[in-house]
Amino acid sequence: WDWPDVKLSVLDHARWDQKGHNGGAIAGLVTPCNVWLNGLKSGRANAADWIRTAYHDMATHNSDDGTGGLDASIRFDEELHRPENAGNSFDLAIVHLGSTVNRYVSLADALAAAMVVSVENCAGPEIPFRGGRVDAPEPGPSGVPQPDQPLATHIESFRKQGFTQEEMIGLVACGHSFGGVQSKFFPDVVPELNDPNNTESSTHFDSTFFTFDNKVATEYVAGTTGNPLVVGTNDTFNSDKRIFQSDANVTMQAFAESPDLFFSTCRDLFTRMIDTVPNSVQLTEVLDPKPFKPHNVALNDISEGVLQLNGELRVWNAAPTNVTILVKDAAGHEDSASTVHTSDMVGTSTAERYSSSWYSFNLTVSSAVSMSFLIDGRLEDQAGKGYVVDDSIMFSASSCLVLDETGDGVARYDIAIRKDRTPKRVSVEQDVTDHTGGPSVQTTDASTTPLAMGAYSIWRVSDVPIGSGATAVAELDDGTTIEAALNRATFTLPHCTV
Ligand code: HEM
Repeated sequence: WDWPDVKLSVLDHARWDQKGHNGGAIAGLVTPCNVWLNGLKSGRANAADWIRTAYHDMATHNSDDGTGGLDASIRFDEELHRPENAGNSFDLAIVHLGSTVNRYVSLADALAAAMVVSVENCAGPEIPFRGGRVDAPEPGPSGVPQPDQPLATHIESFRKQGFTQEEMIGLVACGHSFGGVQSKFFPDVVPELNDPNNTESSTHFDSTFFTFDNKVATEYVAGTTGNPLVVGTNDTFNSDKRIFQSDANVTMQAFAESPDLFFSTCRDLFTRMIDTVPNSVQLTEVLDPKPFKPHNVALNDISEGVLQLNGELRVWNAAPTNVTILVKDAAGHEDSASTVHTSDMVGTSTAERYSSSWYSFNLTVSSAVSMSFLIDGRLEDQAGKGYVVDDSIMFSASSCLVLDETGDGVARYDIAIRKDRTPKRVSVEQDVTDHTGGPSVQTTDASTTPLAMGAYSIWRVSDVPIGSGATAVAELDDGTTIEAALNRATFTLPHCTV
């Protein structure tokens, strides 16, 4: 894909910008791997919660008619409170992932990204990530397997989800490499532990319950397993035992003998699991990290005829010494400026297997059509296409906050639209989450008469709620829509003086 595809750019950010400069919210919540809420001694882990949540949400897929799958239908109370979704992993996951969700990253995409990051940050394989999942408008059907069901029911559940019996064994073993069963939600299966280092009384599936490895198989095969769904005293609940031995232990034996096989099988099954979506949903290509990617690029109209272009360039897995930005204007002239990189402008991803270096730029131009970069003397221009910028719509530097003495107030955005465009509606859109935790967009319209200013008209949008970032959008007379490149956060605005 080519920048500035906004959706893929934001999805790439959610997937790859994990820690350090511009890091998102996901990786920090699974680092270290035994962190749960704010503590390390609960016996639980956000990572395990998130993996379980992705599975339970996906488990309502029906491969016979192509409906359901990883579609965040678990956010609806009716589905969330079914006995098959016992426990509180799911509501916690939805709360934790709220800040990752926006119009480009559905809650279902966030659940998938959280699963990917949890697995790889806790010693597991790197799972290819696609975006584009669509959040369901209503709860899905029931169908998540429960531990007291017979083997035949489980085989049928997994078939419906799109997995063979052998794949069922694999997926359960891969998932149950993490976490355990809690007494609070499954008192018939496991006891209260009264252990200050395991305050949630979780009886774990293997001895390395916060690390991805094949111990779930080696301990099972060696007969030393403490997995409560294998060696539980009430055999009715021993679903892992029935599943693992359903092919005479052939799959578990192979996993125990080969950590590599376990690793690659789990990578493939986890990939298929998160890519299980309704037939109507088209996932994006696999999002590999872009070697060079502009980020948070903004044009601001600062005064008549003067535009300010600022943003950052992410360089993946390299740290060049000199990065220069070149900006082409409407007349074909090129301006250049050096970028700033300091030692704190670095990040890491995928359990530190990758690094990122960031270079910030800020220059004034009279118009801007595209950017390119000189990286230690080598031209990077997206294979000749340039990094295209749209200077027909942007925020004006006169955007500001109207606050009262108590600090409460609203934002006032001024949107500059180049005069050769004729908008029929100008508005500010903000990403919010609705009562179910799903993404939603809140729109505030501009006044209908713009103020003229040089080459641009200024459309004023008053009374915008202070909160999440805002995007400026204009619907044009010809039916097309233009959008300012950046989500401009309300809190970065200056106070209004007039
Ligand atoms: C027949 C299929 C399955 C059954 C009956 C089953 C059952 C259970 C039960 C009873 C728990 C305890 C939950 C709690 O105490 O909160 C659990 C936890 C868990 N399950 Fe499964 N499971 C199945 C398949 C899977 C699959 C396919 C995955 C993922 C690929 C998965 C991932 C997890 C994880 C990560 C936990 C730990 C949660 C935590 O520690 O908070 N399970 N499972």
